[in-house]
Amino acid sequence: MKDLKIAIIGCGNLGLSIVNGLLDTTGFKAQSLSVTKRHPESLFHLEPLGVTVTSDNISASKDADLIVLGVKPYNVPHILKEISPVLSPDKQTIISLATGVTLEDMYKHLPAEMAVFRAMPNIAADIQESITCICGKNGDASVEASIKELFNSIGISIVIEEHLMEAATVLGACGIAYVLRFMRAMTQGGIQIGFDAHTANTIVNQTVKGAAELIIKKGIHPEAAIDKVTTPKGCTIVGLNEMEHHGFSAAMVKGVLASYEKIEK
Ligand SMILES: NC(=O)C1=CN([C@@H]2O[C@H](COP(=O)(O)OP(=O)(O)OC[C@H]3O[C@@H](n4cnc5c(N)ncnc54)[C@H](OP(=O)(O)O)[C@@H]3O)[C@@H](O)[C@H]2O)C=CC1
Ligand SMILES: O=C(O)[C@@H]1CCC=N1
Repeated sequence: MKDLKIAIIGCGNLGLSIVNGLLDTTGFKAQSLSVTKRHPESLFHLEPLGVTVTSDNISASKDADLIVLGVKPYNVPHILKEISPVLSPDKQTIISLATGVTLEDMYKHLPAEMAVFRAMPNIAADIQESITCICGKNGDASVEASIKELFNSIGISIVIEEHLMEAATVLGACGIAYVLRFMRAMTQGGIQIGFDAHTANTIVNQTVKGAAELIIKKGIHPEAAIDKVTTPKGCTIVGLNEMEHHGFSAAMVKGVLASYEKIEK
């Protein structure tokens, strides 16, 4: 990956998170990265670091080994039509981040032999803590290894079947927003019981981080850890049961399903 040239076409919120994560990766050369936007001013701070910033999708794509599409889903066909005349299908790989745009959709605008992947990271790429789900077609082992290396440098990645990409979008990419909304609500509760917002936030942030790390490092089910907190007749179980009376778990499951149904498949 370190010798590969990468272009991010449409470097907005997600694209910039990926750029930030890559630039913090040991050994990653900023000079190997090109980023595009129609209005690139908001990316000019990357230029002194060595990143090429341009509004020219063609020049960015022409020389790249990995072409990452960071545009909105409805812009993907237009971008593929724009760059396809300069693509070298035997040498280059397309990686789309776009929600709900299938490999089949993309092949309508690309040579059948081209290596094309979908990847679904989240904005924690910014601090190298993304989960990225990947699927693809026509990539040989070395191409797939390069893509995994790219996304492993900004978190962890797993290869999944394409029919699960929308579910991956909801759980991993939308999921970070669900967790953040949970954190906001918990902070609001903390303020109501006496803390100033900053202190409440500090306590909530570390509590959420501790909960996630505990489950990851110990490899246990969340409910097994909950059992260690809920003292019989204690205050935790009373709070949890009150939350469930108000539909906490049901609201989360229904939210996940609503997001999933919103994605056009
Ligand atoms: N945000 C997230 O957390 C996640 C997003 N995704 C997917 O990633 C994609 C990007 O999402 P997000 O980053 O939020 O969206 P943004 O709108 O922030 O980024 C898209 C960028 O594309 C640029 N753009 C639009 N048209 C063109 C063009 N013709 N040429 C070059 N650049 C162009 C826009 O900039 P300008 O107007 O200056 O051109 C914009 O900055 C979407 O497909 C989304 O489904 C997937 C997972 C998570
Ligand atoms: O909300 C969206 O549509 C995009 C896809 C996942 C995260 N953001």
